[in-house]
Amino acid sequence: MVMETQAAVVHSESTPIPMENSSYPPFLTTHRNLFEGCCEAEVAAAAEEHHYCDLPLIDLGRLHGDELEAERCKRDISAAAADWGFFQIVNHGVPAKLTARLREEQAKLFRQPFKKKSGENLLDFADDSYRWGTPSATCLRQLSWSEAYHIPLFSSSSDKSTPRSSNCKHVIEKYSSAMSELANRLLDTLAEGIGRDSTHIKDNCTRSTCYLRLNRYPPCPVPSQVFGLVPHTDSDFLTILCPDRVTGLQLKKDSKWFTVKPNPNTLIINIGDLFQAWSNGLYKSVEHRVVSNKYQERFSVAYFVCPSKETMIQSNVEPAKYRKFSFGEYRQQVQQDVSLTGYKVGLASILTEQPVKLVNLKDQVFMSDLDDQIPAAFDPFAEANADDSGAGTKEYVHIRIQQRNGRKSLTTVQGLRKEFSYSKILKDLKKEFCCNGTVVQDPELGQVIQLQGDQRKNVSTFLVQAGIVKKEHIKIHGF
Ligand SMILES: O=C(O)CCC(=O)C(=O)O
Ligand SMILES: [Fe+2]
Repeated sequence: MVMETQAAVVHSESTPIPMENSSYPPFLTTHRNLFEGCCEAEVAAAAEEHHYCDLPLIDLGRLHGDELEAERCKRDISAAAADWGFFQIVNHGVPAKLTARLREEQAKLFRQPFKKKSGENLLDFADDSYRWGTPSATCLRQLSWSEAYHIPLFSSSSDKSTPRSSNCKHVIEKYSSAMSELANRLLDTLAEGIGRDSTHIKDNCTRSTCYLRLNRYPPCPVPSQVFGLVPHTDSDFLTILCPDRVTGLQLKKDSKWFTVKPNPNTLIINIGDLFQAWSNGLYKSVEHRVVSNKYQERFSVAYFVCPSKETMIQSNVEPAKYRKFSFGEYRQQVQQDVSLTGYKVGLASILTEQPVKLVNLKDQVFMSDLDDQIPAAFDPFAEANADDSGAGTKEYVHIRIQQRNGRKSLTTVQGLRKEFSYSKILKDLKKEFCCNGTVVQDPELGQVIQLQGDQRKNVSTFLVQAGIVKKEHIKIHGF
């Protein structure tokens, strides 16, 4: 059965599809070249992920109970932020009726024809508030099968409203105020949990800097090929997520992905990068993603607690894991990383002691080596920007295959720059491609990485995507 989405457009070129009335963005037609490539194993695996996790569930009503109970509740919140980076809350004070009204308005808004959403400023929000897909995606793994209204709160006030938009804007306005109040209570508790005062965050995260994002994940005919929302961490202090009852959200815990059981009666809180840095890594900004769904559309609303660009982020603990940075600087770094590598490197760029910054093929970044040292001269960005960038400017990195006894083969990698930590690269290659390997010292060639099996293509792609070697500097050899 062909679904009534752009699948029909792509698969039957000769049949004109009445797109004008569709509310779905033209994902398949716009990214036709990406869909013609091969499937992404990571996305396929995500779509198959059935390990549900029970997020810590915290009854915020306990904060108003007796003193002992309130203290226990605060401890539970801090523990969840440290262990999971995610937790759910009930009795949070946001009226169920308000949430229901917001959901209703959200559905109405997204169900407007795509042409209208992309062509008109439907709600007189900021001009570019409607977004869909990932315009810069160069492979399917970078494409998000979703659309969103990204609403800076200063633009949501009802005074600019036309009658058409006023209901929706009014609800957004009320909901945002409820979020802001709730966020402040959570910030108080979370800051107290690390012995800090939340004033710095609260003073800098204001109506003009926080924002609300209305998300819709339209049904996707190829859920094993594309994410609803690509794996990411949030670049804020805190996110308050209002999910619906459709499964989709997954988060990473202890290097494994878990699916969050949907519970539309709770709000989900997750720690963002800034809180991780401000808490010196005690609270975790955890990677999460949304898998797409073939049959059901899914909605969510996210409230992001963001500061002004000038706000400085600094932990009060020594030794500090992250250097002092401004939010503006961080945003810029994230954008630069994305344009250079295709991925957000995130806080790994801000570490006081830089590990090897490897961009994983599957995940954004390996954080496993966070505490390890690498030679100070190693700076993947400087390398990438310089004219003589990458390993082997004059000499090539050689990837060879050797036939071992029987049908076994061995891949060797030789010629990487000496500054690189071969052992760390090996470790990540082994993890990435589930194979054994070792680093050997060759009297003539220097250090050589050896991997079991024919990993030539895998290794080559990995080295390029990690920014370690430029494609044109790699020589892949045959038997
Ligand atoms: O829709 C969801 O469940 C997650 C949304 C999200 O992670 C985001 O908007 O940053
Ligand atoms: Fe997120």
